Amino acid sequence: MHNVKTSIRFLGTGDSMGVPRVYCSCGVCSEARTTGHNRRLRSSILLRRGSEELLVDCGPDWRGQMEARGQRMVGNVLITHAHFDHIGGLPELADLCRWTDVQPDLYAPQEVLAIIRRQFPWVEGRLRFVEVESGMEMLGWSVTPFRVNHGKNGYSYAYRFQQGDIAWVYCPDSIALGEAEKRHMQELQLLILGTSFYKEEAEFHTRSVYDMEEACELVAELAPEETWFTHMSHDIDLNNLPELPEGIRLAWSGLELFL
Ligand SMILES: O=c1ccn([C@@H]2O[C@H](COP(=O)(O)O)[C@@H](O)[C@H]2O)c(=O)[nH]1
Repeated sequence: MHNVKTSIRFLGTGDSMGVPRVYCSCGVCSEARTTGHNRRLRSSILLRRGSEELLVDCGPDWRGQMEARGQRMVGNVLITHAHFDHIGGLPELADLCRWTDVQPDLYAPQEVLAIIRRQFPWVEGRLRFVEVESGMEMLGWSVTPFRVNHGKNGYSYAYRFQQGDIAWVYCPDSIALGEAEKRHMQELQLLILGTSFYKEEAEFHTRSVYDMEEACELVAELAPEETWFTHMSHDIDLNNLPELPEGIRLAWSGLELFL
């Protein structure tokens, strides 16, 4: 298994409302309803290595994401935080487990599992809840959770995946990270970072996610080899890409990276 690559597939790259936003008729939302380049389901990635699989986040678009891939089951599941756009698909996954009699592991830090228990008490039992406080081995990677600032929405978690001297981080929902958080994001081959708007004008205390300008500053500081932005709102038009520094690109559903 030593040289087996891990596939990282984006199942969704949208912000909490997805694109199109139901209430909105802006150019990007209208395009998303037609040709669909900008159609973005709620953010989630699917990792695969050999026969093992790990879904990272299971939002309300999970069912459609599985159908779009013709996929009938997922392996285990890892959750970044217990906000609806990241866990809204868990009840449907639990129903699937009931009917197929499979019981995947659901990994998350204890405080995240506690909220999931409160929101969806019937899910435990169908999925095996496993606390990941200090880290664990998954798909041949050492996975370390670290708590990240989520602004007005509290805290989320990001995950650092390490295999020898190869490392990457998935951090879909964060803002204004401090030094302690950034220490987990050093010497990366790959950074997947959530950014909702290009330039968010709302007052800082009302915000919860990096905008692209701020995210570019963070990336310049961390200097990963490669960066992909995800968790993008209807402010971002994939048909009219913003100018971004070399090495930073915008992800789309179906994009597959290999590490
Ligand atoms: O306690 C909470 C607060 C918010 N939510 C949901 O989370 C997202 C917020 O999205 P951002 O990524 O911060 O933009 C939104 O869907 C809220 O409804 C929650 O579930 N629990």
